[in-house]
Amino acid sequence: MAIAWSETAASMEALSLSPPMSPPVILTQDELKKIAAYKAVEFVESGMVLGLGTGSTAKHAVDRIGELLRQGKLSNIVGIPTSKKTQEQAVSLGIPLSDLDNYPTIDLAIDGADEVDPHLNLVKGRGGSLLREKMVEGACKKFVCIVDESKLVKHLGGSGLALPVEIVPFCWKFTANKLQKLFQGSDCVAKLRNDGEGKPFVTDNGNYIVDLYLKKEMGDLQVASDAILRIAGVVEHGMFLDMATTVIVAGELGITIKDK
Ligand SMILES: O=C[C@H](O)[C@H](O)[C@H](O)COP(=O)(O)O
Repeated sequence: MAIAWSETAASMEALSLSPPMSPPVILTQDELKKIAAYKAVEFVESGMVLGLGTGSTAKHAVDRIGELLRQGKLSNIVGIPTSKKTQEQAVSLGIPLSDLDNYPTIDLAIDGADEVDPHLNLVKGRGGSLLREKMVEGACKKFVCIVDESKLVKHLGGSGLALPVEIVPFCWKFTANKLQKLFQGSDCVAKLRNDGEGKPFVTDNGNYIVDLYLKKEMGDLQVASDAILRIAGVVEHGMFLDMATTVIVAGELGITIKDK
């Protein structure tokens, strides 16, 4: 379902962004992320158990939920964070938190993605949060993915960007080599911390992330997924297949809502 620019303009107004006087204004990527996030939060109802996503797009959704709680427009929300970073953000906003042990079924999760294909399959995890995200979003009745239009791809892994894979630190190079051999010609590079010291990035779960750069399309995604997970040492990968129930895309021409 595409929402005309006029409705997007209304969304922009709600975000105190000046609506276009004539042709659409050029929005920054972050403004588009915010529009998609705010649209997704319209699905949130009082009393819900919410999966709180991670990343710059999901951050806007969590901020919005906190704002609506403060305004009294939402109540009795329980948040299940998908990362320590989101947990800290939610605590600062006063969003009550719990976990999957206490809430094994979640009403709604809102989270971003790195890639979205036409079948609503996703690549996630370029920020290192894929494992907890996949656990939380796999426990949801509804998973609304929020992206700006730059995330849309024809084929997962086809953007030349990485497919993140979470692996155990023990003999990680051995595991990385196994992954590389799985996909002919691919490169497998350890994700490093962004402090410039060249040390491996460590996930919230104490594992490493290797970025798998594919030289060609993966073909059958489920076959590729199963093959990756069969490698001992692999914990999880960033393909979220058949998990998103709705994808909200914010673009220069407006908002598009794609349902499964
Ligand atoms: O590990 C990170 C998560 O999967 C993010 O949801 C994903 O990378 C998208 O992040 P952003 O909204 O910042 O583009």
